[in-house]
Amino acid sequence: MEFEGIKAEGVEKRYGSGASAVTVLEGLDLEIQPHSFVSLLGPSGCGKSTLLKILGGIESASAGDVTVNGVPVGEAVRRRQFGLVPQKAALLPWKTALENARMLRQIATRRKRGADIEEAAAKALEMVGLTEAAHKLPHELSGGMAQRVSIARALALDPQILLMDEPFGALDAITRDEMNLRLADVWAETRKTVVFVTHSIPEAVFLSDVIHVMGTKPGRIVETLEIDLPRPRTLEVFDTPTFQEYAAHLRHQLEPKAVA
Ligand SMILES: Nc1ncnc2c1ncn2[C@@H]1O[C@H](COP(=O)(O)OP(=O)(O)OP(=O)(O)O)[C@@H](O)[C@H]1O
Repeated sequence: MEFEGIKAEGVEKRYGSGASAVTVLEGLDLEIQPHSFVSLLGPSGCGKSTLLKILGGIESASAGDVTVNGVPVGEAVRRRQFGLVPQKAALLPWKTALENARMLRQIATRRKRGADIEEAAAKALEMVGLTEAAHKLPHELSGGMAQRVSIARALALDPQILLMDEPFGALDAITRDEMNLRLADVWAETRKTVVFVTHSIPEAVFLSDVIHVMGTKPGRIVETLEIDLPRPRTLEVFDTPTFQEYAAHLRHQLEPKAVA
């Protein structure tokens, strides 16, 4: 039977050509199970964002194949199976939170109005806890709230797969903890397949079923680690020995190795 989920085989990505060519990803194989929460964890510049874009059909690989539920990734894009949450929320400043939350679905369906659009946007805002801020403009929102609108905007598309490119990287530690709790709840409610880019070890352990650890030069998967912590996870999980063992192991994996 065809693998249900995201499968990458022999993915390679080069930028430029000739003497100035740079290989960013090489020999990369990956399987992501449907309905799982999967993180791509690695140091800055190892190619996490590039891989995320390739998995979501935003960029093409120089070599190799990506399939989603057994079809080529380009076909999955046409079937609107992806929702993207970028690093920066990039909300339209003259539109309210609710109008921003509607926007991608309006573009995808090429309709301005419709009961499904209203319902999906309202439900998505509710899921991220922003019903009461629905009529606020972006400048009236905190950084964390703006990121939640960005998540709602992708959720309103009701995609099978959510691609999240380090969405909480710019937030302070306390807001980031809150956002991680909120995201874990949203995931438990929707059971979307989530591919989440981060370079935070605690964030990856807290959220994930599986962490793919990436190495650099060229970017590749160096370890795939299953996180066997019970759900629902609360912030207390950070203090458990199992959590700390996972974190210590990952820290060791990601330590810059001494060059002889
Ligand atoms: N369009 C491009 N042209 C040339 N090089 C690129 C391009 N996009 C990315 N790169 C290079 O590819 C490498 C991987 O970049 P990428 O953004 O995927 O890494 P990352 O792991 O997501 O980094 P960060 O955590 O800092 O966001 C970097 O060395 C980057 O300079």
